[in-house]
Amino acid sequence: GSSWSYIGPDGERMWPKKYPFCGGVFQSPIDFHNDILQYDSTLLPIKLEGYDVPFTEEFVLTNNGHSVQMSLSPTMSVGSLLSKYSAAQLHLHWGNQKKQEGSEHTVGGRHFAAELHIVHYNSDKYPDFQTASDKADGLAVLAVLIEIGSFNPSYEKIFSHFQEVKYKDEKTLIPGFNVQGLLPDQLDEYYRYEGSLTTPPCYPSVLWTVFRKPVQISEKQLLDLETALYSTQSNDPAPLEMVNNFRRVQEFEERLVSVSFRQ
Ligand SMILES: NS(=O)(=O)c1cc(-c2ccccc2)cc(-c2ccccc2)c1
Ligand SMILES: [Zn+2]
Repeated sequence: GSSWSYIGPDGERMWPKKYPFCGGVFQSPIDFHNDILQYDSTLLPIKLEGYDVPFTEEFVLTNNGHSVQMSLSPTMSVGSLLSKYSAAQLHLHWGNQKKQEGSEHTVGGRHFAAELHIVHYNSDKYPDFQTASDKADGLAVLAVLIEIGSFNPSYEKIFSHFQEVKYKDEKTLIPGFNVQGLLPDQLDEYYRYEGSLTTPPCYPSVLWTVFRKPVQISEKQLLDLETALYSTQSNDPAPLEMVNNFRRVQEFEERLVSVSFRQ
């Protein structure tokens, strides 16, 4: 919850003053457009291990003032990368009910409605995600682009708890469920590049995997996401809605994004 925001005097243009990496190299998110994409036949389908978490286990859902995040169990991991990356947490980025374009990554200059990030850390090399978070090979984030369409029962397992975490620092418990249900059914088609945390401290420590295929949630589910949460604590006399919590796309010069698919 430290002193940064997406709007006003602590907004993203000011981030580099307190968080120097935010003005540095390899910053995320970026726009995916044809002339920076390069097919890479060595990119394997993403393998998920331990994502089907039994309902006897519990996830902690927290309003951290910038997003809504769900802690994940370290038995969840991503295979098919050079090291084993164990899950730390997931969270979302979104717009507002008047401008439903809150994804962080864009495709051909177009925003999707929202974006899910599942953050993993290199558990082969580092004891926990805090230690890993500023190391070049420390983090791997799986990103899912979200568009409006049919109702999504997997996202509803999280969204149905929003009323319990309306305000900053509120937490609630969610029974385990198959987190793979939050991802598209095609894990073999994705964009891959080396980037950064999209929030302060913006460490250039993230191997990004952005799935090509978006998932769908209903108009009502998106409205819940855009209207249920506040960035401020429950007793704050000046409540602030948690909206537009996405960073603008960053300059991406002289670099290419690898893609696992041919156009
Ligand atoms: N958007 S992101 O994926 O780059 C991201 C990663 C992590 C993160 C999580 C675990 C380990 C290390 C880094 C935390 C945030 C975050 C979002 C809202 C408020 C504060 C922090 C965001
Ligand atoms: Zn994120």
